[in-house]
Amino acid sequence: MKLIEIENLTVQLGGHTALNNVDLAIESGEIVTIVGPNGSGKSTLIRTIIGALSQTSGKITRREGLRIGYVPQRLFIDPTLPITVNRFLCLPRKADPSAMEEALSQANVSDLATQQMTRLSGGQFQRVLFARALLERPELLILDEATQGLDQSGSADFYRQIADTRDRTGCAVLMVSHDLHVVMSASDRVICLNGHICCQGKPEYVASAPEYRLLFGEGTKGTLALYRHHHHSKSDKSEEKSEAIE
Ligand SMILES: Nc1ncnc2c1ncn2[C@@H]1O[C@H](COP(=O)(O)OP(=O)(O)OP(=O)(O)O)[C@@H](O)[C@H]1O
Repeated sequence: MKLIEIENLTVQLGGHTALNNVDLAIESGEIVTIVGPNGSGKSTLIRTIIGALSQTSGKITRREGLRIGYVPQRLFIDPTLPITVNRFLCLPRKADPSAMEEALSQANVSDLATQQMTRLSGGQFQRVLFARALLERPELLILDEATQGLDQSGSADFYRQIADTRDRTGCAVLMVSHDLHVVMSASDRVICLNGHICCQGKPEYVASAPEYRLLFGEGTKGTLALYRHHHHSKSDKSEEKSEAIE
C-alpha cells in the first residue's frame, strides 16, 4: 500500500530549482534511502514531504491519517535551558509515561530518562530524537541525516535499530544519508538524487549504476562487500551482478 505518492514535484527556493520533476512513492514497510551529493535537494525533498516547505508545482498525496515520525538532522537546544530527556519527550504535548519508557527502550537509551539534554553525547542525543519520533507510533519514519556526527560503528548501530523498528512495527522508513557504506546494506531501495532522480533500485543495482558512479566515483567496494556480508545466503541474479563488477 502506498503511504506517500509524489508526482512531478518541482521546488524552487529563492529562484533556484532545488528539485525538478521528481516522482516517488513510498510503500508500507519498506526502507528507502536517499543519497546524493551536497546541494542535490535531499533535505528539500524531506522538508517538502513533511510539509515544512511548499512545492512550486506537482502533487504530494499522503495516505489519509498517515502518522509520520520525523528525526531532524540536528536540533538546537539552548544550553542554559535545563530540560531532562523525559521533559523533552513531552514537547510539544504531554506523552504517556509508559509510552515514553517504551520509546526510550526501543531507541536503546532507557538509562537516560532523567539526564539533562545538554549533557548528552551526539549519538545519545540522536537516539533521544529517534525515541521522540517513535512516540508518534509512526507508519512512516523520516530521518534527515540522523547519524551526522556519529562514527561508523555508531551509525551502523543506529541503522540496525531503525531496521529492528521496521521489523517490529512494520513502519516504512525514508532516510537521507551520507553514510554510503553502511546505509546501502540497510535499505530495500536506494534513490540517487541530484535535483532529479538519477537512478533508483536495490542497493546493489544503484551501486553499479553509471549515474551513481558518476556522482560518487568507483569507490563502492566497501558498500558491496557490506551488502554481501548481510545477505550472503542470497544467490539471486542481482547478487551475481554485484559480484561481477568488482
Ligand atoms: N532558502 C533557500 N534559498 C535558495 N536556495 C536554497 C535555499 N535552501 C536551499 N537552497 C539550495 O537548494 C539546493 C538544495 O539544498 P538541500 O539542502 O536540499 O540539499 P542537500 O542535498 O540536502 O544538501 P546537503 O547534503 O549539503 O545537506 C542547494 O543548492 C541549496 O543551496
